[in-house]
Order: sequence, then C-alpha cells, then structure tokens
Amino acid sequence: MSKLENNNQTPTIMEALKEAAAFLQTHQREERVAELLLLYHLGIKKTELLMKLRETVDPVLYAAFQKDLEEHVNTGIPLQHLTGEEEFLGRRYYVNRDVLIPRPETEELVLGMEKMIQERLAGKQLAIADIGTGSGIIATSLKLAFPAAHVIATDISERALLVAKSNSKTLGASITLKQGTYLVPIHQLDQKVNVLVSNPPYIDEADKAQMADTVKDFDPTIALFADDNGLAAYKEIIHGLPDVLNLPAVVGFEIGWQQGEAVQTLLQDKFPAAEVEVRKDINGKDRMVFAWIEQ
Ligand SMILES: C[S@@+](CC[C@H](N)C(=O)[O-])C[C@H]1O[C@@H](n2cnc3c(N)ncnc32)[C@H](O)[C@@H]1O
Repeated sequence: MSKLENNNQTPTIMEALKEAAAFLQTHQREERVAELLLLYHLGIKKTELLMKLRETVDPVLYAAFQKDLEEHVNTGIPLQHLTGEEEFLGRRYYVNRDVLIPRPETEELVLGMEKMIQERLAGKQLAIADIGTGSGIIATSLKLAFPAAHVIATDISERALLVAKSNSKTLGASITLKQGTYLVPIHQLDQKVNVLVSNPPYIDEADKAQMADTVKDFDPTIALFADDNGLAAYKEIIHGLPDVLNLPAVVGFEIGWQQGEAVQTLLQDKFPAAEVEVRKDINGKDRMVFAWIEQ
C-alpha cells in the first residue's frame, strides 16, 4: 500500500498540490487528478483555487483528500468515482459504478448528430432513440438541443437507467426511459424513430489484457465488451433497424478505432442507397459512423 508521506498536517493549497502531484507521478498516475480532487474536497472552482494558493488547507479536508488520493493510487479507482460526477458538453452528470464514465469521444458523437439533425431533418418532428444510454448523456444532450423531440433512452441495465433518470431530471430533460435489450423497447413502444444513436459496448474481450485498470476494474463489464470481435451489438442493432426507422432517418454510432470499415459495411449492406460515412475523432482515429437513410 502506498502512503502519501507528509510531515505537514496543515499545508498551504500550493504545498498540498505539489506533494500530491509528485505522489501521483511516482506511481504513474495522471498528475491532473491532484488538482481536480482538491477542488472537489475544497468545494471550489479553479479560478478560486488560483487566488487561494497560499491559504492553508483545513486538516479534516486535507485528510479526506489524502485518503482518496491514496485509494486512487493503490486501486486505480477513477477520479469520477471518488467525486461522483463527470462533465459532458459543459454539463455535470452524476456517475457511479453502474454506468460507463462519459468519454470526450462521445461528445464528438453528440455534436455530429446535432449537426446532421439540423442539416437533414430541419422542420421535421423528431423521434430520437438512444440505445444503451448508460448515464443518459446522449439522450439528455439531444433532448436539451431539440426540446420538441420525443427522446427514448434504453438500456439493458435497470441500475444504469436509475442514473440516467436522475441525470435527465436534474438537467431538466424530459425523456422516456425503457429497460430491454437493444431495439426491443422501441418495438414494445410501437414507436418508430427518425434519429437513432448508440454508443454500444464494442471492445473485444481479447483486448482486455491491454486495458488500464481504471477502466477494466471500474467501468461495468456490460458497458465495455461485445462478442464477435466487438461487433455483436452493431450487428444486432443494424439487423433490426428497418423495423424501427421512420425514413428519412439519421443514424449514428460510436465505434472502436479499428471498426470503421466493418460498421460502415454492415450499414451499407442493410441500406444500399444510404450515405454512410466514417469520421475520425480529435486524435485522428476512426470513432464514429453516421448514416443518412432516405429509403
Ligand atoms: C459503452 S456504454 C455507453 C453508455 C452511454 N451511452 C455513454 O455513451 O456513456 C454501453 C451501454 O450499453 C448498455 N448495454 C449493454 N448491453 C446491452 C444490451 N444488450 N441492450 C441494451 N443496452 C445494453 C450498457 O449497460 C451500457 O450502459
């Protein structure tokens, strides 16, 4: 067990940060965790932190900060599980062990969907499905971007849906939440949609050994892994698409960086006349597939 050595029970904020950053660096953890965790414990914003660098840290808060820091170093517990929140497109979402921690790549998926909806479905009544909603980030963001849309969010996990419910409520997004496997809840609602988006599980189990402990030990297994080289969820969803889409429709998937061609082919085979495009993320890796399906 690594322990943070400190001889000073009442350091200044600056000293606490330096000491924590060095501790994280020694244990090959991201140094930025020090600042984010201290902000959380002090209950202040970064701008306030910069003005308070010479103030001493309350010993009780400092002890709690150190305890979390040591747990992070020793177990790999993600910062977001210590603070119970993550930011997504400028909004704060509650997270726990029942949901995937929202990723920046998914922000790019949502922004891409918003743009396609504005360009292709302007003036149309929108019915949007988010399949495998997890913490509800995609469904909530799209409802807030298109307030008149009917948004349905599904997940196989009841516990994930509780998190999505709490987030959508806190953020004032009225969405319909349904439990069930992939498209089944959409069928049950007898509701066709003209927008379908999903960030499904897409990691091949064979890649587990190379994954960071912060991911494989803490994100829910059901949110990460899929059979068939990670393609099983795409295959199942795309197979059922013709029955749930009200054309013309926009479809968007987040994908693993090596899955672009496979998912594009699955969509193109199902809808030969569709425009299907693989897009890269900010790091230059294939990360999204978008389809515009008119017939
Ligand atoms: C990669 S996570 C994405 C969560 C969230 N949409 C996001 O982008 O952060 C995949 C989600 O799909 C859900 N899931 C896994 N298998 C499913 C299935 N068979 N049917 C519906 N949802 C499923 C998981 O519970 C998880 O919430």
